[in-house]
Amino acid sequence: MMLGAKDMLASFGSVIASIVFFWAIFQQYFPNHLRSHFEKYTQRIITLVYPYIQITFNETTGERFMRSEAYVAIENYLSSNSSKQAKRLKADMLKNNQSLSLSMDEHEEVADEYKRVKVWWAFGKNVSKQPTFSFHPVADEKRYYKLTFHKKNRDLIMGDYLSYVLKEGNAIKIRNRQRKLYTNNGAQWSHVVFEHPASFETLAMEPSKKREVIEDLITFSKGEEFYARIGRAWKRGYLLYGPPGTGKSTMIAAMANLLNYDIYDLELTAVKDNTELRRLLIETSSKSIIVIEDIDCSRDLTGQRKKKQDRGEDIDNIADQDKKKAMTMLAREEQDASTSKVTLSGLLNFIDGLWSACGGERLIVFTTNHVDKLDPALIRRGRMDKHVQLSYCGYEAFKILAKNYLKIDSHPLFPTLEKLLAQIQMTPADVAENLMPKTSSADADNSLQELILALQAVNQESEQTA
Ligand SMILES: Nc1ncnc2c1ncn2[C@@H]1O[C@H](COP(=O)(O)OP(=O)(O)OP(=O)(O)O)[C@@H](O)[C@H]1O
Ligand SMILES: [Mg+2]
Repeated sequence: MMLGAKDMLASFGSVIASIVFFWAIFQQYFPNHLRSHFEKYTQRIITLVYPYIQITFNETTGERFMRSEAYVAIENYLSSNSSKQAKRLKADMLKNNQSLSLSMDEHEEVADEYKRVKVWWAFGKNVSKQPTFSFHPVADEKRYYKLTFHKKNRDLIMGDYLSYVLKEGNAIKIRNRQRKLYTNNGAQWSHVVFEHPASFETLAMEPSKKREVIEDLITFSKGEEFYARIGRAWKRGYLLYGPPGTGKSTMIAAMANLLNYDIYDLELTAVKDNTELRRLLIETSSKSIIVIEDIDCSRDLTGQRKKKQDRGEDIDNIADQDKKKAMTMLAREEQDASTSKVTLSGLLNFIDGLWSACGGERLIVFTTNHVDKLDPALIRRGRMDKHVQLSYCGYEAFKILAKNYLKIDSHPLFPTLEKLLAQIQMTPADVAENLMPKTSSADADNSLQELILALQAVNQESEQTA
């Protein structure tokens, strides 16, 4: 005889009611010590029969209520996974309100698969009311993630899988973090949110050279095991050199955007001495680019200062466009010449020594307009591993700028520009300036004509001075 749905519900209800009844009797009448014995044995029996293992990861650890790193990593790992499966999600703002992070809500469960083994993650929280004298008692929430898997997969899950989850979770956390641009005001770092739109895609540079730099950076960022194996600190030095306005600073921003690193823009003239320099550098975090711009101007790093007169002569030799920059540097240098004692050897010691003491990847980037003026000790391989020259705008670089600024890949004026750019030296910054629309009705034709005129003017000027 078939049971109707109503009968089935009724019998299910009565089973539940009897369990609750017996449990209440048991709680009430069994002495405490007998009860705990009973619970111990039932637990053992359940463990024998129940084929699953459960691990709980609590949000806080220890007495200091620190957020557990494992919990945070799991939260990040699951946020990318759970949003596809869980039906109830919590939403949080990420990255300066630019995007949402979704994570599973209470009592939600999501399944995950690793090497064809299925596991389940559940999110939950225990709420215990703290005894308190306040009129608004504070509920003490203990949030946790619970991982369930079959005990036959114990080794795989507790070994490989968990370390995979933690690694992935940390990587997601880094991808989602808000990046920072640090600058030093004396011996203190202060920061702002780093939001520079520069990318390698929009950087005007000879394509094969650009590819080489990108590949070098990516190889570096994935090189943790390699650097550990060869016993070298995980760091790489870059020297970017070239005339003003060729994209050195832009490239640094593009590097940070490519690798998702923070930037520490170190102003050497504001650093009092080697000790202060060391302190600043030790404070930098992993996954960062430490930048020292205009290394040739920022300080006379030979250990002894040149005479004022000599430096005056130097300035006369510098091309006109550098003059202003060099003059301000000179003024700044004179201003703090008496107090500042950062030396070349201090800087070199730091580059060689400190890195080995700090874990995690770091890039150090020096920029200069005058590579020939730098002390060879500073830029030898091992300190500055990769030297990248940024130079005047060639035809290939121009095409990238035309695409960025005018959204064109070709134009009848391109061959003329190709010829002109081969003969005349103009920086990408100046080319870009000429391509900027000057009126709201300006089109690509106008901008290209303008650029041709500007190039011809530069040509005439250089012929006259020659
Ligand atoms: N290679 C380039 N690709 C795209 N834009 C560029 C390039 N070079 C320069 N520019 C443009 O010119 C501006 C100035 O460039 P940038 O500050 O990167 O030059 P720089 O080489 O750092 O100069 P300096 O030596 O004076 O510090 C940038 O804001 C950017 O818009
Ligand atoms: Mg610059």
